[in-house]
Amino acid sequence: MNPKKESPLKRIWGLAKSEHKRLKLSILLAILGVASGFIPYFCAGKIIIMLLNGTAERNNCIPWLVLALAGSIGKVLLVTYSTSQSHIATYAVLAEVRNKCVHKLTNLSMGTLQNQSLGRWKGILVDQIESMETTLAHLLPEMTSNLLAPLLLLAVLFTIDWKMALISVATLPVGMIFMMAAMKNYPQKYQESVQTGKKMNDAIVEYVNGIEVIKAFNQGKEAYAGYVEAVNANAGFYYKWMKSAQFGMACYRNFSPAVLLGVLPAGMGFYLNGSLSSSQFIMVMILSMGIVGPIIAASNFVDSLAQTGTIIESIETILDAGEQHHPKEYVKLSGTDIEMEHVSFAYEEGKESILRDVSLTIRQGTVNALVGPSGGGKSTITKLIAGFWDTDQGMIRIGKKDIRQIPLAQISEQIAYVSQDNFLFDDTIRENIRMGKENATDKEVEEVAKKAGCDGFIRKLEHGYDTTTGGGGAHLSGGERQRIAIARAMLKDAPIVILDEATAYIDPENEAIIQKAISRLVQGKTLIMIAHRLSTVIGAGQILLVDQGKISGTGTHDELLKQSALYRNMWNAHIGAKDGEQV
Ligand SMILES: Nc1ncnc2c1ncn2[C@@H]1O[C@H](COP(=O)(O)OP(=O)(O)OP(=O)(O)O)[C@@H](O)[C@H]1O
Repeated sequence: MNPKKESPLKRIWGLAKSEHKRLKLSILLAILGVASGFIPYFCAGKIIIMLLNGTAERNNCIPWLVLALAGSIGKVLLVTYSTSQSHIATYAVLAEVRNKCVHKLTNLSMGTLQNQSLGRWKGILVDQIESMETTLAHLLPEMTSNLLAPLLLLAVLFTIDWKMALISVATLPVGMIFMMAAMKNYPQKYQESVQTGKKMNDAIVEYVNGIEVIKAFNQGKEAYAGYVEAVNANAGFYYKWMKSAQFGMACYRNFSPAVLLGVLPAGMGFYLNGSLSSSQFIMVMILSMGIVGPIIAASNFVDSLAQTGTIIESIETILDAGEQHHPKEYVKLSGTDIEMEHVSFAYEEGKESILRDVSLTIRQGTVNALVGPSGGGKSTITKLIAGFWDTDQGMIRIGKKDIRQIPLAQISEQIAYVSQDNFLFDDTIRENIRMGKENATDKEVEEVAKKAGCDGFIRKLEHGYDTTTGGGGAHLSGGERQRIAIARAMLKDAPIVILDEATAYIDPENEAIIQKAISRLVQGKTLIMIAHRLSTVIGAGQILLVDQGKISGTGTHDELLKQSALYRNMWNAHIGAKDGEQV
């Protein structure tokens, strides 16, 4: 929400700071354009008066005709130039706002990012920002000019006859009353429309994301029903809203431009009692017809102005969202020991803690394994160490420094994180690996791929290293994606390596290759690995048993077998010695 409660126009103006000069020029040109559009009306009035006076001769009329033509051409040129300037400014501003939002996203905690659906992020960053185009490019110059220029015309009317000037705009307030009735509850209604639109967005994103599961379980109709429901709800909402506003809007559109309703009888009356000359009457009639058009055009923007208010509010929820408070200046770390002291953590404020009073120490250069029942909090521990979230209570230190004092970029440089979800960007394999080290040469990329055991399969692909991976790496097998993720982590060459279930979904043949890749990746590093299959962690220097958000045991495999009943059960279940019982 926007705590400052500034008007939408002021807020748009604030966002467009870098293009103020160009936008001001565009507004000025637009005002001149609309004013220029009044000239033909004025000339027509003059010619009609001459016709009635009997003074209309070729020489008298030609200057007015030329002036009328110049006014019309001037309007076209000025408005065209104004529009081109406003569009140049608008696209620069939209790019800036998008860049600001995307930059901001990288500084938000994972909590803020994950607490919103993918549909909502897409809705704001793509659709809503795009829809600001109308407001910035058209509303600012056109609305301003369409409001200001009629004031000029009104001033001219006042110089002719002040009573007639007032009467010429008398139908406007009547029309406005109808419009206000139609627009009653507009902000609330628009908010509701955003909500139903968002639900529709979410439904389609979820449907597309889950398409594999939907097909596998033959859930097409059921899953599709959710989307259809959201689409119908959206259409139904608009239908009801438009139906309730239609009468008021129709009255407004018909009443407001009917200036002659007042001007004709009043003008006739004043003419008959001698207080208005025939030439004044003619001029007032003609000029008054020019006033209302621009005002109606300006009022058509009220709708998009209100919409923009809501859009800006959404954008501000991103730009004003709380960032993780880490300094920007790099600090000196002594080694890469990791210490957690009495750490408690909940993913959402006020919700039950996932970690409760966790303390642990991981020494530099050692191999450490986190094991324990599913949902116990192993991944949560590694995510806190990687700085994806900030702790609620307690402290985490890396290299003897509280991680809240370490810049996020520096934490990221210290840690290579290979997660369960080895996300690959829709780019070439080469670039996906190069993400580990921005300035790595092609040779370095290929060498690291060899070490990670992926050079062989990459070269067999049609375009080798230049093969694109498809959104999310969909064109590669799970094992291939994993090896590329390991190559990426190897290239990063960070002193701490976190492997979150890195060998989880791999077949035995691939597992041997991946284990080899991993052992190269972790050579000389501080390693924290999460594994369900205890056989992969037997050799670890320290095994931490995580259960229900606590560390329930620490030691080597042999020590834990002696100390911990839970670990013994897990081990027995693993080797299948205890009736195949799962823990
Ligand atoms: N982003 C999140 N928001 C809310 N709750 C979460 C989030 N991520 C995990 N959790 C919850 O935190 C708890 C611990 O999850 P975590 O992934 O740390 O466990 P784990 O021991 O790694 O489990 P597994 O072995 O199954 O991967 C679970 O109850 C999980 O549902």
